[in-house]
Amino acid sequence: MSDMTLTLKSVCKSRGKLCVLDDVDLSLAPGERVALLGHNGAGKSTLIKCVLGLTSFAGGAIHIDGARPGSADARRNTAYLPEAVSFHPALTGREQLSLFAQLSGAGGDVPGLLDRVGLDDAMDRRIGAYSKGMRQRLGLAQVLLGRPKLALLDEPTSGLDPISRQDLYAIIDELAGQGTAVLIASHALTEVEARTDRIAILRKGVMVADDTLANLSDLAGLPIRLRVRARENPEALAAHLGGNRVNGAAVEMLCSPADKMQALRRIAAMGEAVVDLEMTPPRLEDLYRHYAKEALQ
Ligand SMILES: Nc1ncnc2c1ncn2[C@@H]1O[C@H](COP(=O)(O)OP(=O)(O)OP(=O)(O)O)[C@@H](O)[C@H]1O
Repeated sequence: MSDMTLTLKSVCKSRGKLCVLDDVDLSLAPGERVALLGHNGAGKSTLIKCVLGLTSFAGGAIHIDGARPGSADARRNTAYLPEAVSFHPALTGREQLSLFAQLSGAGGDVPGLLDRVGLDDAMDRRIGAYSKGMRQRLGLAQVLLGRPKLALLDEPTSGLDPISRQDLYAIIDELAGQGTAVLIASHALTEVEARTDRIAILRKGVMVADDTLANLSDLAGLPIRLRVRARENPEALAAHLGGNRVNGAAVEMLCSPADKMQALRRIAAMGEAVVDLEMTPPRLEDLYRHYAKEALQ
């Protein structure tokens, strides 16, 4: 049996004439946090629904800790936070979570979990009076119930304020730390760049990239940006280094990862003429654009 928590092998799914998932492979190991990226309509939610057993797929195979999607074992081991999470408005947060705990047989310390997601003051208020962020937090408490092996989070931070986003990623880290594999479908590139272990990119149902940020960056070979601040003569510095003047006293140049050390040596050789240096590797946004565009060609 595979030691992966989630495996998708050659999964295909069509809706009418439209191929929504085209021969998709994806694996998540226990404790791994993977970002699933892609444009609107790329197939992210469909992939998640296939894993949950909520929609059928025509070809390939999906296993959740060895079990088939929708089976009792798979459902017991999987937690799901949809993008627009909805609960019964007349129940309080405490009643709703207690109900989930009873129905799922997961048990758990309901007040403790509500406290963990920041709903300690609101747990006895009706959900109908919760804000979107509070409902999202309640959804997260539900994910934490029963220590799932797999958590599927669809746009978990949409509508959350910056502090709530940080709280949410801290909880995701905790989940991963206890061995839960976490798949996060998102458009929030800056967030997932810092908080996930691997990036998977879907384009029109095709998985066009699936690797660590560092490996994707190496494979793409995108340039590194070097910004050098001159002591007093930026024109001379720009002429010598072959870069462009920016912000008055600085010079910006791009170099390939392979040429980076050589460029740094040339800058260091300029001695006192240089007062500062900033080096920016390609960001996930650049990589995302690169892989999405590559797939179009
Ligand atoms: N119930 C449905 N019936 C018909 N087509 C559907 C249905 N659900 C999704 N689709 C189509 O499947 C494709 C993939 O949709 P999906 O919702 O998986 O994309 P997504 O990557 O989650 O997009 P978004 O980022 O906008 O949420 C789209 O072309 C969409 O129109």
